[in-house]
Amino acid sequence: MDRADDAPDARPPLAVDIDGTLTDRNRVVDPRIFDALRGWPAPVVLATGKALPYPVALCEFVGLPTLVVAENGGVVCLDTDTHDEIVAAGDRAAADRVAAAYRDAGHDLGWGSLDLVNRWRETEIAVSRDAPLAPLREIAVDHGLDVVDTGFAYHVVSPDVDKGYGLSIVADRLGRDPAEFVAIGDSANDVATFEAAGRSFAVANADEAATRAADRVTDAAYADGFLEALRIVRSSS
Ligand SMILES: O=C(O)COP(=O)(O)O
Ligand SMILES: [Mg+2]
Repeated sequence: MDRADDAPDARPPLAVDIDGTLTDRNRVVDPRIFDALRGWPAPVVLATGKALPYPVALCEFVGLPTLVVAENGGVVCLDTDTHDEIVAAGDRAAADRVAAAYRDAGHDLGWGSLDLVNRWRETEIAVSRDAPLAPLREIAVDHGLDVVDTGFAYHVVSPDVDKGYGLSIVADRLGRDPAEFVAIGDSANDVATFEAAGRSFAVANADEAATRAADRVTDAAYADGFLEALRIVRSSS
């Protein structure tokens, strides 16, 4: 990292997706992102579809202040020297009704008996991509909910909650405009972050929705694409 050369005031805050952006296709975090995130001289928000404990742990292990949008915007958490707040939106009970109806129709969420994917979720549920999508969509719509495919799971979400909404809450608490942020992500659940942020990058492995919504698509995929985006931002800010 060329931290000595960084002009801190010139660097924008970041809104960074986790799976597919900081990880490889198997959700394994690339170790190079630790220094890159820790060295970024402006706030870094992890904005993910994962349940809250995952991004909170990642912030702790990286050495970042906890600025998190979890559950696709359903849970927002700030735990820093100056802010301590959790904001929840969404409707876990409605998502549970969808899960129950999906099971009644003979399908399984696909995570095994422990289901650690949903254990700590407060505002939505996630379903394995090995499970059938069409009946899940149908049941979700019947309950007034949407299904978002992140490329890693199907998420049963409230239509009025997304990562962009979550980012707007964090930005507000930090006294920033969401448009000051640079967003980096890989899939449909990042489109709202891309729209809220002032500048957006899809990594090369991104799905069609994210690719279409992003201002720029990196040449490299996964964490290489993330690191490429940071280089571009650094050289142009
Ligand atoms: O939880 C998922 O399915 C994807 O998580 P992500 O938003 O960090 O890519
Ligand atoms: Mg992702």
